[in-house]
Amino acid sequence: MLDVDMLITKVKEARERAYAPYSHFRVGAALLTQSGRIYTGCNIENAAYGASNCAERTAIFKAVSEGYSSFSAMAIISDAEEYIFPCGICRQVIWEFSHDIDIFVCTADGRWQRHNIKELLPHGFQM
Ligand SMILES: O=c1ccn([C@H]2C[C@H](O)[C@@H](CO)O2)c(=O)[nH]1
Repeated sequence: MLDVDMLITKVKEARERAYAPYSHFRVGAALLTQSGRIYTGCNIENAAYGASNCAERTAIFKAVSEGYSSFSAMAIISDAEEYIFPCGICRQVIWEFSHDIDIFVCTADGRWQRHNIKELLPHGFQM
């Protein structure tokens, strides 16, 4: 079910759609649902900086709003040569929907590493 190459193709496409006129830091995310669909997301910035949204949350909110809330993997990429890891808020949002999702962090030149949300967010908050 998990096709890492496909996820990485999709995450690169998503990065192209980033709206980042303020930071000029483009981010893409590609989210694999347990049913095999891929939802993509990009960062969407705003002149009121706090209204900006990260790529990861864009992908998750798209999927959940379409009725898909069980996930098995997410890929994240930017234009940087370093691996990009999700911010703290995105980790908590990921955790809300999956306590066992693999996160493929990518570099702009195509390297990737697999991590798990359990490792990136130990003791995530839940009520
Ligand atoms: O994991 C991350 C980290 C940052 N950003 C975005 C937010 C902002 O638009 C830009 C610079 O922080 O990158 C993401 O989309 N995902």
